[in-house]
Amino acid sequence: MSNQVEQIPGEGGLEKVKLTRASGASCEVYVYGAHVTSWKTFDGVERLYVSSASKFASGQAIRGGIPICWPQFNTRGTYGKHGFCRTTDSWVVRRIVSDPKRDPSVTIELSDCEASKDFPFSFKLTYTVTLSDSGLTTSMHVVNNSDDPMTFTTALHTYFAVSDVTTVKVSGLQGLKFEDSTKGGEVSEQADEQLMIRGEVDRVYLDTPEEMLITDGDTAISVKKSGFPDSVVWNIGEEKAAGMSDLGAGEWRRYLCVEAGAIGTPVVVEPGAAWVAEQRFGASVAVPMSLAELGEPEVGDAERLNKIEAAFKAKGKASLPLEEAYEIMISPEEKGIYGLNDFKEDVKGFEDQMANKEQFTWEEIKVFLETVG
Ligand SMILES: O=P(O)(O)OC[C@H]1O[C@@H](O)[C@H](O)[C@@H](O)[C@@H]1O
Repeated sequence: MSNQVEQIPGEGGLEKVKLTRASGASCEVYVYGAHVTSWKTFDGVERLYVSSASKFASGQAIRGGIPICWPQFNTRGTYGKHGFCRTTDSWVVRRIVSDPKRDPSVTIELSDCEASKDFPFSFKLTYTVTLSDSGLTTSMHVVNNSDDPMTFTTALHTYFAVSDVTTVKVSGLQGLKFEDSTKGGEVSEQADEQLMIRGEVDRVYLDTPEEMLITDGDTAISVKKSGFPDSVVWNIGEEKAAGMSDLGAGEWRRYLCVEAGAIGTPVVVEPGAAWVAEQRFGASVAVPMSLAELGEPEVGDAERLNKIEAAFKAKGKASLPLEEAYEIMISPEEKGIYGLNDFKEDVKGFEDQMANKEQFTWEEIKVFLETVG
C-alpha cells in the first residue's frame, strides 16, 4: 500500500479526512472544526484520546483529539469559550497531498462566516495536518484581511492518550511561571523538574521552551512548537470529572492535555500580514528495519523542491507571473482542489516575505512552498 488520503464519512454524519502512510501510520481530521481525532504511529498505537461520550454534532465541541481554540483561549475575552472555530461547519478542505514521495497532508480553511460575525476582522485561517511515520505536525496560518490590526489568543488543545494520568511525567517546565486556573489565576513557579498529575491541573505556563516531553512508562512523546510562546497543561481530575457530560466514566485518567498556545500576550497581526505557528509531535517508537523496505521517502519534500526549481529554471526568467508559477508549483491532482484563485489568495498573505505579489522569483516560490506547503 502507498500513502493514501481519503475523504470519508465520520461520526454523526460529519465528513473526515484520513491520511494513511505505507508504514500503517494514520491520522484522521474532521473537516468540522478542522479537528484531528486520531493519530496512530506506524506501530498501530493510538496517541490521541477522544472521549467515548463525545458529541459529534454541528455546534458542539468534540471532546478530545486536537480542538483549535481561536480567536480566544478559554474565557479570556468577549467571545465564546475557546472561540468559535471548533464549533463551526464553515471549514472547507483546500488541499490534499497524497503524492507518494511526500508526507501526506490535508489543509482545511476557515474564513469570514456566520460563526465569526462578532469577530471584528476579516480573516483566513488555514490549518495543515501532516503525517510522518512516528510524528504529526499541525500548523496554523492566519491572514488578516482587515484594515485594522487583528488581535487574538489561541491554543492547539491536544488531548494525548495516556495509560493513567496519575503516573505520567511532563518535563520541560521546571523554573517556569504559570497561572493556576484552579486558584483563580494565581501565579506560581514550578520547582519540580517533572510535573506529575495529582488531581485537577489547569495551568497556563508562560514563555515555555520549544520542546516538552511526556513520559508514560516506556513511551515518550515529544511535543515541539514554534510560534506559540505558551503552553497549557490540563486534566479535569477525578472530583470534577463526573460533572462533564461528554467525558466517558473513569476516562479522566486516560488523557492529558498539553497545549501549545499564544495566551499571555495576544497575537497582533497587521493588516494584510500573516501569522504562522506549528506544533510537532514525535513518539519514541523503535523503527523496524522493514520500514526502509516500505520505501518511505524521507527526501520527498526536497525532491519536489528540486523538480519545481528545475521547471522554474527551464523558463529562463528571473521571475514568473503568478499564473505560470502556479502551473509549475502545484501538481495536477492538487489543482483539482486548490485552484489558481486559492493560490492568489494565499499569496496575498505573504506581504512581508514577498517583494511583489504579481511575480514570483525562485526564492519566493521556495518560501511559499516551505510555509504553505
Ligand atoms: O470544556 P472545554 O470548553 O473543552 O474546556 C476544557 C478546558 O480547556 C483547557 O484548555 C482550559 O485550561 C480549562 O480551563 C478548560 O476547562
